[in-house]
Amino acid sequence: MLKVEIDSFAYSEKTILKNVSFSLKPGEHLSILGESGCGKSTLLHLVYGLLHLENGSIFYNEKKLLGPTKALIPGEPFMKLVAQEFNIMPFTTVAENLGSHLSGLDEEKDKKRIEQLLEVVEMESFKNTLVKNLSGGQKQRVALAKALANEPEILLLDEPFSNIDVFRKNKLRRKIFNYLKEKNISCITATHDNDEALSFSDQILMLKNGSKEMLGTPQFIYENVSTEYQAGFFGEANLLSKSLISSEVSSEEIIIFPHQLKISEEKTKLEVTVKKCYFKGSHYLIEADFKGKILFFNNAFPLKKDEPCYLKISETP
Ligand SMILES: Nc1ncnc2c1ncn2[C@@H]1O[C@H](COP(=O)(O)OP(=O)(O)OP(=O)(O)O)[C@@H](O)[C@H]1O
Repeated sequence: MLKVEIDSFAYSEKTILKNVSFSLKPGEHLSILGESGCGKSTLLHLVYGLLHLENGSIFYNEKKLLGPTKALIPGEPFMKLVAQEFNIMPFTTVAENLGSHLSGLDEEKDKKRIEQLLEVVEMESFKNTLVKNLSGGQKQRVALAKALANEPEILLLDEPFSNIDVFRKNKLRRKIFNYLKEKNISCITATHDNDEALSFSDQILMLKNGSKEMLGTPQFIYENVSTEYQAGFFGEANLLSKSLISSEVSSEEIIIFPHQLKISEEKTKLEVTVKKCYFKGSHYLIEADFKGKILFFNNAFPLKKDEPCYLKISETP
């Protein structure tokens, strides 16, 4: 079990991370979700042991990880980090890159392992291609395969699919995260991608300005968003007074997602005017004006600009 407790961390004067703690069981997947610059990569680098943590501690199976000041080679041997600037050798082939991380003692065994790794990242046909001739997304897949070569106990992935097209990304994510579960490899991913965090992780750690904003299962996080920052990770969201959508008299404001609102045949307190319609494939996202404030809701078909309509809650928020 990995146990991370960061009281504070700074590169120089400015504190980058403050009061961030979590633990991770074998085979568990934690996604770190946060806006750009909030400290996601820094957190991964601290866990991996590239940065020294003065205020806090990181334990793995009761052993305290000492960080770069005490280790001869930075980075823990049972962990692998796939950083944003991936470390692959440009003038060797894909297969040679993967082979460089295997034992070299049993040629047949290594060959089989290389085939298996290439299959996991769907790079079989690039086996003999020089890495320098690959696209950004292909290099990212080689870096992933290389990190898996020695079956680490913990894999740290910094924006692992950022260069990979949507078509391949979905399949590849399913394949890699299923592979990690099968092998009981724990995984921490830094991501901006809410879909990835919701679909694949066991826990989500949401950061805001380097501090823990929320921590819990994807279901817990989604059902408990209460601020615009938190909701912002899950698409358009509306911050509405509770009294507008219920009979309750309350000054409390709550987050309502577009799919939680629908058109009402009867008059309601939410009288809006349609401004724009965005086609989303399965539905339309309607942008509307409510007393000078922008509000979003989903509808099965487009609506005319300036059309007035009433909205109600389509499910309990
Ligand atoms: N080596 C460094 N020295 C000083 N400051 C740094 C260093 N690396 C990062 N920072 C600063 O620390 C803060 C957090 O950076 P970090 O890269 O951890 O954010 P991030 O959440 O991973 O961002 P992104 O999503 O854009 O990759 C930023 O303000 C950044 O400028």
